[in-house]
Amino acid sequence: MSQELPPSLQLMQVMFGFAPSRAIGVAAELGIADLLQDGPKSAGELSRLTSTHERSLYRVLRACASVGVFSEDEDKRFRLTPPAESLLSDVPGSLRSFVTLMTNDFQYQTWAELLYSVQTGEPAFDKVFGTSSFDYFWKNEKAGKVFNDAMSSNSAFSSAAVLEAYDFSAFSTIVDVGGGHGLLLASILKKYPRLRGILYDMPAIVEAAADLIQSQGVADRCERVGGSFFDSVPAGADAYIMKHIIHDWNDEQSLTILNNCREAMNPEGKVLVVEMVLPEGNEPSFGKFLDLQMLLYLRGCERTEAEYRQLFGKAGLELTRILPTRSPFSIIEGIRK
Ligand SMILES: C[S@@+](CC[C@H](N)C(=O)[O-])C[C@H]1O[C@@H](n2cnc3c(N)ncnc32)[C@H](O)[C@@H]1O
Repeated sequence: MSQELPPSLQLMQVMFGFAPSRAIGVAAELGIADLLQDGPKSAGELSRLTSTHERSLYRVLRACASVGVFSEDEDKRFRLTPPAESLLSDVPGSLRSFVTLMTNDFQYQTWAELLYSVQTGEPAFDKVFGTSSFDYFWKNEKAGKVFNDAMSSNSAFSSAAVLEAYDFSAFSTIVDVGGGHGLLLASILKKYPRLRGILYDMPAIVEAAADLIQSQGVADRCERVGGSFFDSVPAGADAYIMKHIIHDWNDEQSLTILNNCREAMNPEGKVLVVEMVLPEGNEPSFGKFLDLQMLLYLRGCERTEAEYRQLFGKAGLELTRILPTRSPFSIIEGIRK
């Protein structure tokens, strides 16, 4: 919060958070950043290109520009700013599909029921949609695409950061547990040509991962195995990496997954959990709001270092180190106790 504003205005500014979020979501949906890639444009030009109402589009872009996403010049033409460049579709680390996920209808409908989650401890998503969020994304093609596209674009950014921060050269086999469409695993296999990988996720997901694995040229070293990590994970590997998995689940569920990894891995094997590690106390952290997303959508949560240490301990693992990356995520490494 800005300390210069009077307290009531500080509260007002924070409380309005949903408004810039939705305005940026509309700009992302309309592909405004892509339209500004070759130079500034007026709201009139942009409204013709996006079939929107000129004055209303102007007001949305002016509001976005007030928080640094696009800027408006003296001729009332909008141009890209560094944060707006993250909304371009085809740049490494593009946030366009992540913004589309975060500002989607189902997101607002779910957040509207935060009080329900606070009163019951249960995911509001299940109340609103009558099913769990993963089930919904697996069965609903349109929402599933929004979710998977966002995970892949987020994964492009976080995978690169993980590869920079961790040395995988000591391993000969690695399992990506809940590896989704396989971008992280494919990136690791590309960098380490002697390494073999197993992509493990629900059967329909690993099925759909074939193209990506093929396109990265690692299909001959990457097995795809379908199944639930609550039942078991493929046995006999040196490393079990889980990116954005453990934060989806409560302690009991997470212990089942971590126990399955400990039982399956080679004696000298390592568990690598890639998640945000929450700072203690009042320190600002985007993770403290991502934590609420976990409360609303699943039974998961973001955790502090002490909480990860305790969770690992209960799963018979010793937390050996936490490696920060240039992304908001850290690599939490564990070995068998
Ligand atoms: C938040 S996504 C993370 C995907 C990937 N690790 C990444 O970082 O992009 C969670 C993944 O867990 C998978 N998943 C959920 N429940 C599962 C289960 N019971 N067994 C195996 N995979 C599961 C989902 O299909 C999804 O791919």
